[in-house]
Amino acid sequence: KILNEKRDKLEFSKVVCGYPLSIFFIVVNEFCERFSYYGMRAVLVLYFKYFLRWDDDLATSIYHTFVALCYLTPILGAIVADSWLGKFKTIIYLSIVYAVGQVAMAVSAIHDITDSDRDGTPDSMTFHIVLSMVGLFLIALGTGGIKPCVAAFGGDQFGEHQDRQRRTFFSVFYLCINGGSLLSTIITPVLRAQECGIYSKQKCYSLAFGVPAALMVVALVVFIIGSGMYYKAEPQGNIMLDVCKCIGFAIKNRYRHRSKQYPKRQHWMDWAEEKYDKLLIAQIKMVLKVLFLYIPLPMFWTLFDQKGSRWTLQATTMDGNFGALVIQPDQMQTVNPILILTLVPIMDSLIYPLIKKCGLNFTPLKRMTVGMLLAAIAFVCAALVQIQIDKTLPTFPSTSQSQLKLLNMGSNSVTVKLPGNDALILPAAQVYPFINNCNTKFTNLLPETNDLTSKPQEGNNAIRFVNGMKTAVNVSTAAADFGLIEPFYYSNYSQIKNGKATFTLRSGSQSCEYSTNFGFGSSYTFFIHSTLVFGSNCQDSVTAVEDIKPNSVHMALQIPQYFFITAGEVMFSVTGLEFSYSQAPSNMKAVLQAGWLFTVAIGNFIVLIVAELAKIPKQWAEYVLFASLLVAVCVIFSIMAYFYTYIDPTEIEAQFKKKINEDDEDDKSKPGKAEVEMVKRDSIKCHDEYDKATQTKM
Ligand SMILES: C[C@H](N)C(=O)N1CCC[C@H]1C(=O)O
Repeated sequence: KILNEKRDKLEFSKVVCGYPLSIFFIVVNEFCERFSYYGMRAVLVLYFKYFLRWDDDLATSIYHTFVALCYLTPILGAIVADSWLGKFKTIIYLSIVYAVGQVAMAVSAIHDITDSDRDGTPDSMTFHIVLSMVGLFLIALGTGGIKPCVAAFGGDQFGEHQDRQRRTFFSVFYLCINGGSLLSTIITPVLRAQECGIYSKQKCYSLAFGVPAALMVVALVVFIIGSGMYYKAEPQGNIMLDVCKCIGFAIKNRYRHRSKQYPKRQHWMDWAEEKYDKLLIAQIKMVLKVLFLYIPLPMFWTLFDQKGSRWTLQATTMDGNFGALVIQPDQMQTVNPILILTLVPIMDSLIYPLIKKCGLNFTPLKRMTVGMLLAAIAFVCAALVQIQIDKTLPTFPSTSQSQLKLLNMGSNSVTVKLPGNDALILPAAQVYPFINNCNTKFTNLLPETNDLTSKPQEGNNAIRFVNGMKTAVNVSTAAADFGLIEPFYYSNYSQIKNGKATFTLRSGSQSCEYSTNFGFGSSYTFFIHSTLVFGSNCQDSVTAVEDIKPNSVHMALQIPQYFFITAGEVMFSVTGLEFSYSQAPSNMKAVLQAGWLFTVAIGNFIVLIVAELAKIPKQWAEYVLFASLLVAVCVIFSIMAYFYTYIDPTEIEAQFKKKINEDDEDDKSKPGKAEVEMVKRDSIKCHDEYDKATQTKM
């Protein structure tokens, strides 16, 4: 029956080049959905920080909790799909929930809604917070809920002998995920940077959320258009409840028969045979075997997800100048989807066939093991880059130290003698940073100021001015206002982006301009000489004193680590997606997809915990620690994988069903046969068939 069902699938949809046409609608749907998800995610932290005015800690925690939730809800979606609504209806209903969530986010970002005094800031932040939290909850429910269903639904469209086509489908599916992710992470930050509003213009978060909302509606419409072409497997009752009851019964029954007088059974699940269908028991065994294999996998995602956090922070201490192109630290993350788009076709059409030609059996579990090793290599590369960066970082005073900076505002060198130190000559217009270990008190110096205690964030440059003139000077640029600086006084630090900046120096109605170029992560004190004459060129009357050197390690050095983690992802994640489908029984395809996505959620939680707990002072050491942990996990996984036997669930199910039918016929012809005897015999036969169908090892 199952084989016929599979054959019939091809009649639902037109076949183009050996592929059912229906999968076109599924991959387009996935592309739009991932655009929607990653596009919204790209601006989420900034929305929390600058629109809702949350601090960094709250913004980061809510962000990671949301991401983890998005990979937890697949369990719900899978249960609904496999037990109740079927995948098709689940995708439709949850996509509507998802689109409503995206619209709620877009509306929550319209500041004019509560801006009754029209000053550009919302008057009721509670309204915006509540609406956006409701929106995020619906999105997590929607995106997570449909994710396992869409992948499994795509796999369902292939017939019995279309293993190769189904593998290609999962690769194309992954390409679409990353195509959507790449485009949206480029586009939505640009939309956010626009200014919009009815009464006052503000950064346009509503547009940055609105476009992903529109794409989600498009995803839904495309999916519905394909409706007539899909093969829609019927849900087979409340399968999850049956599974739980069956496992519970097996455990209880095993415990009841723990005495040695009862003969052992091949598998602990066989203790459910007295009450449950042998087919269901075999299906549960298949799922449990795969889920057991998944236990070490979250570690891969723990490393993978640090691309967005630790690696982006690393990029903030690097130089992003690529000649005509200046890359911002967070833009480095787009290297991952770009590499996915190139590596997936290369792997599929070159590397894997080449390995096959060499006579090597590169099975899915071997690919996943190699994928994990590549991710570990990526972290070793990250550690090497970090060591280079650390060499260029300035020394800041520790908590038991103090720092004194002396600036010579005169036009000649001066000799400075600090208590307990040799005299030193300080040239004109130069700063001498002095880190002091003991508690020497310096008196009669410039008033206390909040100096920098770390490199400027996000690749910005920290700039301040010192006024050496006898009149107050106002300094400003397009991006920052340093305010009015009193004679012989200094301004606060302002953050300036990399590239050229022009400062306007003003005193009364007179002004002049000073321009300079900035790299990434530097800090300067600009000293305005007493000789400055307004109205003329003031380029020569301002001296830039370098407090912190600009980042000198180039961001291109991160490319190897991105390459290895992405090559690892292709081998691990694309293969894992297909493996989860092919090894799942027909009635639990979405459940196993959800199990796979659950490993992503756990990986994210581990990142959260590690970020809180890890107190390793050296970042490079933390990278090495993670790489070592993954190698250890990888060894465990390869041992587990060695003992795993691949199965063909369709064949096993077909054999079970055939045998059950035969037994029914037998029962009719031989009434009165002892039931216990039959169960025993069936059990032996079924095991034989199960064993025959599970012969390939890792
Ligand atoms: C963007 C990533 N390269 C990627 O494709 N994924 C990360 C988690 C799983 C997968 C996805 O489905 O988004």
